[in-house]
Amino acid sequence: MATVIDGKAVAQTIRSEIADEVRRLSEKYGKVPGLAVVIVGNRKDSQSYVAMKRKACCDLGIKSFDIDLTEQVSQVDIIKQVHELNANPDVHGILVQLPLPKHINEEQVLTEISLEKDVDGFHPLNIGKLAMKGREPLFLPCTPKACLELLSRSGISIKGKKAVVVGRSNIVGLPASLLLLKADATVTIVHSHTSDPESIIRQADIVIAAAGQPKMIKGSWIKPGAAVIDVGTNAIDDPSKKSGYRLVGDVDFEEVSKVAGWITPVPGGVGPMTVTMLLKNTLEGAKRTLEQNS
Ligand SMILES: Nc1nc2c(c(=O)[nH]1)N[C@@H](CN(C=O)c1ccc(C(=O)N[C@@H](CCC(=O)O)C(=O)O)cc1)CN2
Repeated sequence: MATVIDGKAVAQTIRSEIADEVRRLSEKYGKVPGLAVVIVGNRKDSQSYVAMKRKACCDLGIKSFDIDLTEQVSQVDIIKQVHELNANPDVHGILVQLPLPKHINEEQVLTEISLEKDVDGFHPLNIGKLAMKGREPLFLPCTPKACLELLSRSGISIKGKKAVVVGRSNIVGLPASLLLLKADATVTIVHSHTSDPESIIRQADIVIAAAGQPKMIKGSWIKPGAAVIDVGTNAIDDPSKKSGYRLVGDVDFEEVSKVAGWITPVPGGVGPMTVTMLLKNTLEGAKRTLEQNS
């Protein structure tokens, strides 16, 4: 039976470390870290993630700057808002909740965020540096960083291991594979055009599942003893719940937990750590700026 990695508990430990550092920073500089949380439109899932981020800031003493823009906002107006936040000295990190509405050019918006405030790590230059040997981005994207932190805090080494990342999104799959490569794993990416994904996944010592397909990865696909990190957050119908749905990962937890060495649950695995890594990036950004200006 696999060891279940409790992401909620790890996140709580790291959050209390962050809260201590925020207090120290405030005593030393008379300033607290500031995070601008920008949301466009009223997608239910995005609103719920943004609410989590704003609450977490409040709990840890980080000041959140709440920017809520209507679904119809223009590209020009979003960019104007980003420029204002870039110029605000009390804002140390800027995140624009994704996805943005279809009429907005997402990449252009992300490119306008000042590199020093790109706490989501999605700026093309930060991603580019992640891909380059010998170069380091200022910030690592939060979900991939969360996956590696969970592996490290569970005592799972990466160097020399075979890692398979399922999915190649800009937010998770691609940067997770680059991070694993930087940590000296041999990395394969499996995606929707890969033939026979099961046989590739079965060779992996480490699996990061980020395909957005509920319970796609079965027990028979997993090498006994492998570490399985589930990034999926899929809502499926469940009439027994008051909400009418429940969340499941990309991994069939029932089956895979009988074969794997380690597994993260959904909910309570990577999700809470994603928000925690955002807070950590914000703290690091604030520290860098306050030290430079002192
Ligand atoms: N600008 C960004 N947009 C998006 C990101 C991101 O990192 N930056 N990632 C995802 C969504 N996301 C954060 O924004 C996110 C997803 C899930 C969770 C989480 O804590 N999930 C819980 C369950 C929550 C629930 O019950 O509804 C869990 O897994 O335990 C946090 C953040 C897309 N957009």
